[in-house]
Amino acid sequence: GNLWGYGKEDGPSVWHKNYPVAQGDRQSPIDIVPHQASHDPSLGPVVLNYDQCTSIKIANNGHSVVVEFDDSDDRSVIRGGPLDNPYRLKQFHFHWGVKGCHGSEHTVAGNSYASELHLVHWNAVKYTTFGEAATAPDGLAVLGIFLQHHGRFVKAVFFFFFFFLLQGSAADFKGFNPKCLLPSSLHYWTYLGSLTTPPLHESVIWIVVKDPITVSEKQVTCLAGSSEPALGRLLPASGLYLHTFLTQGLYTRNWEF
Ligand SMILES: C[C@H](CNC(=O)c1ccc(S(N)(=O)=O)cc1)Cn1ccc2ccccc21
Ligand SMILES: [Zn+2]
Repeated sequence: GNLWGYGKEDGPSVWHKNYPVAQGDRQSPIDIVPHQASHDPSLGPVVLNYDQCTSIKIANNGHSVVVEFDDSDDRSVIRGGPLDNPYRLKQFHFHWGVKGCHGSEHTVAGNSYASELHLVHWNAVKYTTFGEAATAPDGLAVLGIFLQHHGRFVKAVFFFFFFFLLQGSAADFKGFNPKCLLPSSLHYWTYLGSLTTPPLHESVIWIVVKDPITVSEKQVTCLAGSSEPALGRLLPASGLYLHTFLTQGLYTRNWEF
């Protein structure tokens, strides 16, 4: 929409005019300075259980490509780590820069990555809707995963996803399970922050995985493989032939970070 964007007139430096919380005291993203992070021995591993995850659709909301999930029950949840309850997977989306190499939102000791994947979950134990949770201090948990420098191939797929999906459109995107994009990293940083885009609600428990993943062609075709009908429909029109292979039989497991 034209409420906000990333341009000079509507970008982050002026968001505070419509969203005063932008000047709040738990705003995201932040620069993560590893040697200033304190170790909390009471923090256990983060566990993702996405084995029954049901993606519904993929859409371009004008700011990112978002894959929505059916969050009507606890089929796909994140738990453990800093979380007191299981949080339900609602959607995931990416942030990447126009320059292609410095698109991540969080930075690590001032360094940025090519892009950043956000898996957005909400506390369905304490709140009845995502919208309600999105305004509560412990309402959301977002798992942030850094993606390394892409090859041209992966960048092309991202951009075709983004540009081919006309703004406001949505396409079926069933049967996609983000586990094939996840690292098997055991380490994360966590802090209390906010949505990184308006309305910037200070409602996010951030869990940022330390080790970036290099999105390989294999993973991208995995993305296509597991949802070939949907992605297949999206891509040929853009002339990008994506060699896909089915990722049937992928075992399911709890992802421990
Ligand atoms: C806040 C919501 C719109 N924003 C987000 O959902 C959101 C999620 C994650 C991030 S990030 N980049 O920090 O991970 C940023 C924004 C609007 N909204 C209000 C009620 C509501 C109900 C269903 C769907 C959307 C709804
Ligand atoms: Zn995000």
